[in-house]
Amino acid sequence: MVALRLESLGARYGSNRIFEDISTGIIEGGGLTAVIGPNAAGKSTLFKRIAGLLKGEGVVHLSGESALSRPICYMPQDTGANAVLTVYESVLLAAKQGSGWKVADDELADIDRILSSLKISDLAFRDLGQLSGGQRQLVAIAQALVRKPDILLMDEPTSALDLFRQIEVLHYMRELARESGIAVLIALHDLNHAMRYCDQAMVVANGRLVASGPTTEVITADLLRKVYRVDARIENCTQGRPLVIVDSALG
Ligand SMILES: Nc1ncnc2c1ncn2[C@@H]1O[C@H](COP(=O)(O)OP(=O)(O)OP(=O)(O)O)[C@@H](O)[C@H]1O
Repeated sequence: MVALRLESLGARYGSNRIFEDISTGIIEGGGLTAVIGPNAAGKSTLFKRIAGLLKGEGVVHLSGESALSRPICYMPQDTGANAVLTVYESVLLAAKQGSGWKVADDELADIDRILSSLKISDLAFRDLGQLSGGQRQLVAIAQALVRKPDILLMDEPTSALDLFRQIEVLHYMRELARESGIAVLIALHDLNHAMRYCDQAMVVANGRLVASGPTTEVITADLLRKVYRVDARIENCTQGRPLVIVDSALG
């Protein structure tokens, strides 16, 4: 199992510094970590920096054994559609990325299983270009999962999904992380989803990691005021789950 640790990470686009000095403890596999923060805070940039798609200061430490030469997979926010491929072809292509072109039966079985788990088997032979935004997002999740990474970085993977699918995908990802021991970092704007499904949270704001730790300790009324500029309460619902209730935006 591979664990991740960030040491003094920084990133910039040209002369525009996006964040600096982001360090974490060891992020072990087996659970979901929410990466939260306002628009343009640098969550996607942090993922690109961790995935090695962007150079910058600091070190991404990986420890443990991996069967893969590239144990980190980044699922981007924009799931562009290649109209030439069917869903099945695009997922197969993702599975074969970085390896030979010979396709084994168990790889095809894996694709079938993942499409079925995401309840998109019926889309397998549709062209990507004909899919709705939510359907494309589910295909992008399948493309990420079929690569079986040790560290999976998912950039707002539920932003185009309806309520039922959001809950279903997050539940599935949590179970998958628990069963397979992978570490999943998920950029999310829905803080109630973050509190319900993610064990840990990292908050990126003002070019820094401003808080990290167990989700329910990190997401507080004080943090929401400072980072999101809203007046909010965290209250337990009738089932005892903490919920963010936003009262107003601060002027
Ligand atoms: N390729 C790029 N070139 C230059 N600037 C960029 C590039 N990509 C992102 N930025 C800038 O970097 C900053 C951080 O963007 P990023 O996409 O990482 O934020 P984010 O926290 O993921 O935002 P959101 O929640 O809105 O998706 C923004 O100011 C953005 O305009």
